[in-house]
Amino acid sequence: MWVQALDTILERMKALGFDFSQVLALSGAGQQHGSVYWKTGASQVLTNLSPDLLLHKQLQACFSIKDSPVWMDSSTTAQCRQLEAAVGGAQALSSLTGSRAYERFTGNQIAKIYQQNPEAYSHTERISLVSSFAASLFLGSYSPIDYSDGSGMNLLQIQDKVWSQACLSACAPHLEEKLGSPVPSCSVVGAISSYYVQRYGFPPGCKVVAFTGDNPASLAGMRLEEGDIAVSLGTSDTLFLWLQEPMPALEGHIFCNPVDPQHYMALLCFKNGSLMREKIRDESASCSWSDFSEALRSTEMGNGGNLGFYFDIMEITPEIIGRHRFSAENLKVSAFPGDVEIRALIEGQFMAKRIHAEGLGYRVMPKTKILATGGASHNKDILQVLADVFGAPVYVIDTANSACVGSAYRAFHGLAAGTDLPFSEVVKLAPNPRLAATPSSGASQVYEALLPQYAKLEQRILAQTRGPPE
Ligand SMILES: Nc1ncnc2c1ncn2[C@@H]1O[C@H](COP(=O)(O)OP(=O)(O)O)[C@@H](O)[C@H]1O
Ligand SMILES: O=C(CO)[C@@H](O)[C@H](O)COP(=O)(O)O
Repeated sequence: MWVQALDTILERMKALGFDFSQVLALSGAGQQHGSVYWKTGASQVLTNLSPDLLLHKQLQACFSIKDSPVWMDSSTTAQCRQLEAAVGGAQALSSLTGSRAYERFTGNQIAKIYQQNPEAYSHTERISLVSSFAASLFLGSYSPIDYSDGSGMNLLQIQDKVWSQACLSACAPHLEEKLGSPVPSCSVVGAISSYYVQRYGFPPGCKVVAFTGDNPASLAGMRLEEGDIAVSLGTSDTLFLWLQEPMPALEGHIFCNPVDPQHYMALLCFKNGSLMREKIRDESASCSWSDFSEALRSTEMGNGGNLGFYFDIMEITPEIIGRHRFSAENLKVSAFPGDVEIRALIEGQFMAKRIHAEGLGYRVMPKTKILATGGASHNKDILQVLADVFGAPVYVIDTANSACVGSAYRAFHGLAAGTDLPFSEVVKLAPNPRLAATPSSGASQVYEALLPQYAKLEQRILAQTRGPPE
C-alpha cells in the first residue's frame, strides 16, 4: 500500500507537469515506531529497479511480513515487561533509550514478531522504520535509520547514539545486522536512484537526506529552537520540547533532536485536552466560548489560590482520573463558582504542562518562545493564561502539514551538508509565527508560588489513587 501510494503521488505529479529536474535534495517523514520487514534478496531487487515499471509491481515479493505494525499496535505488553526486566527496570530502560517500554515502540514489536513468527524473522534481511523504508525507496538501497526516529524504538542509547546491546539481545537474535548502523538525522544518505532519474527526470545528483519520524519532522517544520516549546491544543494536548540536558523519566519520551545532533527533544501527551475544555464550557459557560473567555478575563491570575484537576478520562500525564478541586487552604472542595471553575481548569492544564516538561529537564529560558497550534490556539484568552503560567511569549502558527514542511526544510539543510551551517540559519527566511500573548506583569510571582502547590496536590491525588506502596 505504501509503495503504491508513492507510485500514485509521483505519477500524478508527472501528469501535472511537475518539473522534477529542479529538485536538488529531498527528505521525508514517516509515522513513528512502524516497521517494515525486507525479505532476504530484496536488496537485489531494490538496486535493479526497471524504470519501465511501477515500483509496487517490482517490489511485491520483497517483504517477509505483509502487514507492517504501526503505532496503534499495543499488543506487546509481554515483550515490554521482558525488555524492562532485561535491563534492570523501567527507569533503567528510560535512562538508556529515552522511554520506558511502550507497546508501540519498535523493539517490542520486533520481539513479538520473532517470538510468534521465527521463520519470517529468519527470512528478514533488513528491518526499516517507516521513515527509513521510504528513504530506501528513493535511494534504491537500504537507508540507515536516523538517530531521532531511532529513539522511538526502545533500542537506541540516546546519549551515545549506538544500539544498546542489552536491548538488542533482549528483543531478537542478529538484530544489529538487520537494523544497520544509525546515522545523524541531517546526514545525506546518498543520491537518488537512477530509477527516478530515468522515469521522472530527477537530476542524477539529487541528494536524499535521512528521513525521520513525523514528530521530529514537525519540530523541524515549526522551527523550534533551544528553550522553545510547541503546544498543540487539539483533541488531546501535545507538547514538543527542545532540550539540552534531558532527564528521561517514566512518562513522556526523549528523542535525539532531528536538527541538532548535540541536543534532544521531548514529547508529552495529555489526553484531557479540548474535550475537557468543551465539557466545562458547556457546564459553566452556557456552551459558549465567548462566555468562557469572559470568565478568564474576569478572574485574577492565580484564581485566589483555588486549584483544580479535571480528568474525565484517565489521563496519561499523570495517570489520574476524576475531578479534584482544592481551596486556597488546600482543602478539598466539591464545586467552584462557574468562572473560578473555568480559570482552575485552564491554569491547571498549563501548570501540569510546565511541571511535567520540567520533570524531563525542560527549563524556561529568557529567549523561550511558546508556539501554540490546534483548535484552542484560536482563543486568545486561553493563550494569555499559557503566557502567564510559562512566563514566556506565545506565538501562533498554522501547522497544517508541519511534518512535510519540516522535511522540505531538512532537505534544504542537506544542500549545505559538510559546511556546519546550523539548521536555524538555513531556514531563517521562512515565514515567522505571529505574536499572540505576552506574560502579564506580576505573572511570574503568582505562578512561582502556585506551581509547587499544584505539584504537591498532584502527588497527593496520585498517592490516594494508587493506594499505599506494596
Ligand atoms: N475558540 C475556541 N476556544 C477554545 N477551544 C476551541 C475554540 N475553537 C475550537 N476549539 C477546540 O478545538 C478543538 C479541535 O482542535 P483541532 O486542533 O482541530 O483538533 P484535532 O486536530 O486534534 O482534531 C475542538 O475540540 C474545540 O474544543
Ligand atoms: O506514536 C506517536 C508518537 O510517539 C504518535 O505521535 C505517532 O507518531 C502519530 O502518528 P500519526 O497518527 O500522526 O501518523
